[in-house]
Amino acid sequence: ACGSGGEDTAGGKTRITVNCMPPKSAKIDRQNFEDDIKTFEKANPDIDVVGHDAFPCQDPKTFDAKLAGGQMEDVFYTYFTDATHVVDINQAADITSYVKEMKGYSDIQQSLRDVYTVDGKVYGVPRTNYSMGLLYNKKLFQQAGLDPAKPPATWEEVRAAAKKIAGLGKGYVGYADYSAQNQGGWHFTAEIYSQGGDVVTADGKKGSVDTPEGKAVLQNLKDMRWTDNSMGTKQLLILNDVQQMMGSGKLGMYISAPDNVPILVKEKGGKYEDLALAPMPGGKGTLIGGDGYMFSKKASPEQIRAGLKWLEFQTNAPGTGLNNWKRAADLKAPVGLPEPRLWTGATDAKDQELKKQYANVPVENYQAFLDGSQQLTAKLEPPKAQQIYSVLDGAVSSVLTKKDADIDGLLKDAQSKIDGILARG
Ligand SMILES: OC[C@H]1O[C@H](O[C@H]2O[C@H](CO)[C@@H](O)[C@H](O)[C@H]2O)[C@H](O)[C@@H](O)[C@@H]1O
Repeated sequence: ACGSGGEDTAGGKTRITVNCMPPKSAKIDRQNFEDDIKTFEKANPDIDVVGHDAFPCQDPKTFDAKLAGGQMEDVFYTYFTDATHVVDINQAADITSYVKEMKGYSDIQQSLRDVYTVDGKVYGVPRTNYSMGLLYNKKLFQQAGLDPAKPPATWEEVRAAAKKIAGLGKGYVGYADYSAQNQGGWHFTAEIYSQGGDVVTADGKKGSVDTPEGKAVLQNLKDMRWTDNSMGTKQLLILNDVQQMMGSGKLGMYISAPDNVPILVKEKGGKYEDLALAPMPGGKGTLIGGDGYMFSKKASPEQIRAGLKWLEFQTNAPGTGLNNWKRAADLKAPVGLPEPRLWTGATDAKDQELKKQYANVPVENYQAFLDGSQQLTAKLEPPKAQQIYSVLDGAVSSVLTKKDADIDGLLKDAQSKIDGILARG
């Protein structure tokens, strides 16, 4: 069923509301979701799945209020960064005893299961994961006299390549970065990880951005923006702006997860053959993130069981739902991207095999990312991530909008604010 909601039971069936159903504008994804509900309900006649659409799936501005007001769906979408917070504010059902019945749960990578495990109790199931890399336009590399087969491996090389691409003429931007809506802080974190730094100390108690690595991140951005003029003049960019720039073919590089590639092609005018992924420059680390589903603390045991069955089918098994690569290929949706890569062992092998069988994107464009990322330390996002990102937005946006930004002062200030956030517990 789609769109309605209400009671826990419907004509003797267990009813569950589930959010993050694709909006009608995403035609193929929406149709697939609706078809998945039909297929699932046919196989499970005692369950009624009610999809609620939303784009984006999680809106940080309304998320807490929706939870506190009891409006959240029975099975609800979260970023990895939300999991601990939802548990802290006592809005999540403990599903520890139920996930034992979920086929495939134990095949999910342990580090991803850990994201939804708080004090030994399980509160959610990971749906997708990602790691960051450097997304670049091969065509622009060629035009700028750069070798598309040798993408930048260090931040110095990123800077040099960005300068050449911006030199192609008016309107060309070498490197772009976010600096608003917490996204600047998210990318700062990915950039500091890439150089071996962190935004919080190992014990999670203090900020650690006022460091040589933090300084290197801001100095590099400042140099590209003001000395080389390779970052364009428009700043305070967010996801959609940068994707638009990349899709239009005028941007050389930005840091991104692989899941941006289909967005660039399907929605922003980009071409698969031009878009390639390299590992994060810097050679030390890469930020990993993702999303998953949690369960309302008001959900009944029957609803939790039904919800887990739905997830088992729609998000958490190779070959069905989101991972039905044959259906995707038949519908000319992209197959063959390097991530998500949720599972280990035989389940991972099965998913990889299916992806390979139905691949319809130039997988060679992502090989460098696949090979290189294995050499990097994969680091999850920090505790209190969204609050920390909001602070770091301030430092990144200052550097990109003020020629005389004082990097040392910005980092000192950010560090003390992060200390405050962490001290509040
Ligand atoms: O492309 C990777 C993912 O990017 C988005 O999620 C992330 O965005 C946030 C910035 O607002 C960040 O704070 C969060 O922790 C990230 O996971 C996007 O919404 C995802 O769909 C996408 O997989």
